[in-house]
Amino acid sequence: MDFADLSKYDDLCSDIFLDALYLWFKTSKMNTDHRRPRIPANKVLDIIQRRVLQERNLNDAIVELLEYMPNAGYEISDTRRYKDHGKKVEACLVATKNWQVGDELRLCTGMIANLNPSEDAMLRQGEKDFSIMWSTRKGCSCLFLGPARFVNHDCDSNCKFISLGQNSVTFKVVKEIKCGEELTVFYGNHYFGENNNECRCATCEAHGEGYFSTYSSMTEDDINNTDGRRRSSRKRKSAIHDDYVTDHIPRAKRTTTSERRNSASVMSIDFLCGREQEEQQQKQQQQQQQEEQEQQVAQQLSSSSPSSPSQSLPSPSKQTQSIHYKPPTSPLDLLCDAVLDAESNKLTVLVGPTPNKDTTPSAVSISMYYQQESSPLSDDLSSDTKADSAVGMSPHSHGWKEEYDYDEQHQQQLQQQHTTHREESKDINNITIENDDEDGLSDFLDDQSELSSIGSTELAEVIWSDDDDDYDDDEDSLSNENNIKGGNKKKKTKFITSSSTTNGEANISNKKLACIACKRELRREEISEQVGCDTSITADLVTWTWTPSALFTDWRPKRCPRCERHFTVFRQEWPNRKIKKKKQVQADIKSKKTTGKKQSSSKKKSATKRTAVPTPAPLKIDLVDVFNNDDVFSPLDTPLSDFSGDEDELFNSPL
Ligand SMILES: C[S@@+](CC[C@H](N)C(=O)[O-])C[C@H]1O[C@@H](n2cnc3c(N)ncnc32)[C@H](O)[C@@H]1O
Repeated sequence: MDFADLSKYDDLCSDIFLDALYLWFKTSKMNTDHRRPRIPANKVLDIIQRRVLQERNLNDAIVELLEYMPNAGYEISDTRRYKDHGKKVEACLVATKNWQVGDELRLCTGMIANLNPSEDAMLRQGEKDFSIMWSTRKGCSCLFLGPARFVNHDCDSNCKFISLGQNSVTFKVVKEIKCGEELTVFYGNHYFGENNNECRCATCEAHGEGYFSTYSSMTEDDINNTDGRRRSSRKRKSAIHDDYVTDHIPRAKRTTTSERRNSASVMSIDFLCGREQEEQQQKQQQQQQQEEQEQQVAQQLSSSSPSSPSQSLPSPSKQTQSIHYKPPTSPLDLLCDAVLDAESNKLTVLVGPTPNKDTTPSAVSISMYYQQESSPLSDDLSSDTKADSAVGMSPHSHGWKEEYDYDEQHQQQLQQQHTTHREESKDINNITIENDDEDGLSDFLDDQSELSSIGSTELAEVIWSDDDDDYDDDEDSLSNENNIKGGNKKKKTKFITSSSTTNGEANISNKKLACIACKRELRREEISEQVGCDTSITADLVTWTWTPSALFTDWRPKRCPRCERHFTVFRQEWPNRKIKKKKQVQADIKSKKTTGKKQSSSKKKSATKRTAVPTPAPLKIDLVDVFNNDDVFSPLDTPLSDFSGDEDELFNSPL
C-alpha cells in the first residue's frame, strides 16, 4: 500500500467509523479535500452485507474494523491536553482494560508507507506532518497512519513501538496501565522542539518540564519574538531545525540537512527494527526496491500513453495539500476495495449460552457485561457476560479474570482452549486472517476474549418484589422459588449462567449494570433516563462500549454520565426474550416442585436457593441469513428493539 492509498483509507475509515459513529469531533485528516462520504450508516451496513457477508470476501478491512473496537483493550478518545491551552480537542488512545508490562496491543496497529522527498516536503508544507516517522534503516520518512497514529507522546511513556510484520506497527506495554489511562509512547528526544521543551505530556507537567517549565528556559529571542509568550510547538520546531547539531539526533541517519530535519521532528522508528527482524527488514527492502522499479516502469509506460490517467495528475511538487496521486476513486470503491481481497469467510454471531469448544473462538459474539457484586462469585461465570467482539492479545491473565473466581472446571476448559489457540497462533506476527482457523478470528481472541467472545447470554429470570428500589439485596440469600412461591412482588433479575447449569445446578446472582471503564454502577432510574425506557425493562439493558457489532443493531449508545467517555447503555436485542425465559424458568420451577419431594433434605435446602434451568441450545445467527431474512429482522429497516417476530423460532430453532 502506498502512502496515497493509506492516507485515503485512513481518512475514510476515521471518518466513517470514528467521526460519524463515535466521536463528537472530527479527527485530523491527511487530505484537506477529504469530504465525509455521503454514505449513511445504513449504506455502510449494506456494503458490509453485500461485499463481506454475501460475497464472503473478508479481508484486512475486517481487521481494521476489529482494530477500532474498544474491547481491543483501548479506544480512541478525546483530550485537550496537547493543543491550544486546552481549547483544541485532539484524539488520544485510552486503555479500556488493565494492561501489564510485556503485553502487546495487537489490535492497535498502524501502517507505515514510505515517503519520497517530494511527498515528505508536501506533507510538511501542508502541515500534515503530525504523523511522520523517520526510518534510519530505510533512510526515508514514513507516513504512519491507522488507529495507532492517535497515540500521543509522553516523556515517560507507558508503551513503546514494536514492529508487527511488514510495515505494520503496534505497541508493547512498558509500564503497567490501568483502565482509563492514556496510552503513550516516546516519539523522540526532540520531537517537540529541542529537548522536547514544548512537550505537554503529563510527565512534563508533573515535573515542571517541557512546555510546563519556567520561562527561564526560553532564550531572550524566544521571549522577544513571542511577546513573552511561547511559540507554538510547530513554529518552534521549524525555528530550531537548523540549529540542530547531529548529536541531538538520536540514531537517525546524519547526512543531509533535510534528513536531519526529518530526524528532529519526526518519530523515530529505529527501535522498531529489532535484531530478530533484521532478515525481515532486508526482505522488505528488497521488495521495496522491486516495487520502486516496477513503479518506475509503470510510470514510464503510463507517461507514454496520452490517455493515461496518471498523466493528468499533478506532480507532487505541484500538489497543494491533497494526496491524490491516483485517479479519484469513490469512497464506496475505497471501502469495498478494503473489504475485498480476503479468503472466503463467514461471520457468525453467537447469542446464547456458552457454546462448546467446537463453536468457540471463531465467533464474534454479541454478549453482555454486567458488573458483579463486590463479593466474589464462586458459582457464577460472570465473565461470560463481558461485552466483546474482540479483545487484545494480552499474554497474561488479568483484568476481570483476576477479579472473579469462577467455576474451576470451566476455567480449565477455557485455559485449554487458550493454550490451543496460543499454539495455533504462535507464529503469527501479523494481524491477518490467514490461518487454518475456520473463521479466522481466533487471532483476535486471547484468554479474555475466549471467555468473553464466546460468552453466554445469560438466562434472565425475573422475580417480582414489592420494593422496587431495593437494588442491593444479597441475592445469595434469596430463593427464586421462595420469592415466587411467597407471592413476593419485588422485582429481581437473576441470571443463571450456562456454565453453572451444566452441573445441573443453577447458580444465581444478581448483577448490576455498570460502565465498563469507570465501573460506576448505573441505577435503574439513571438507565431509564439514558435510554428513554421504562424502569421495568432495565433488566434488559446491557452495558456496551462502542463496537462494530453495534453497527448491526439499532442500539443507541449513550455516554457514561461519570466518565463521559464510554458509550454505555444499550437495549438488549430482543427485549421480549426475558418473558420467554421467565416462563421457562417458572415452568422449570413448577416441574422441580413436583420432583422436589423426592430430593434429600440437603438437596432440598440447596434447591430452595438455586433453580436448575436446562441450558437452551446456543443461538447461532448466521449474519448472512439474518440479513437476508426479513422475517427475522432487517438491520437496515427494522430496529432490533422493535422486533416482534417469533422468538421461539429464533431461540429454539436447531443450529
Ligand atoms: C501522531 S499525532 C498523535 C495524535 C493526535 N493527538 C491527533 O489527534 O491526531 C501527533 C500529534 O499529537 C500532538 N501531541 C502528541 N503528544 C504531544 C505532547 N506530548 N505534547 C504536545 N503535543 C503532542 C501533537 O499535535 C502532534 O503533532
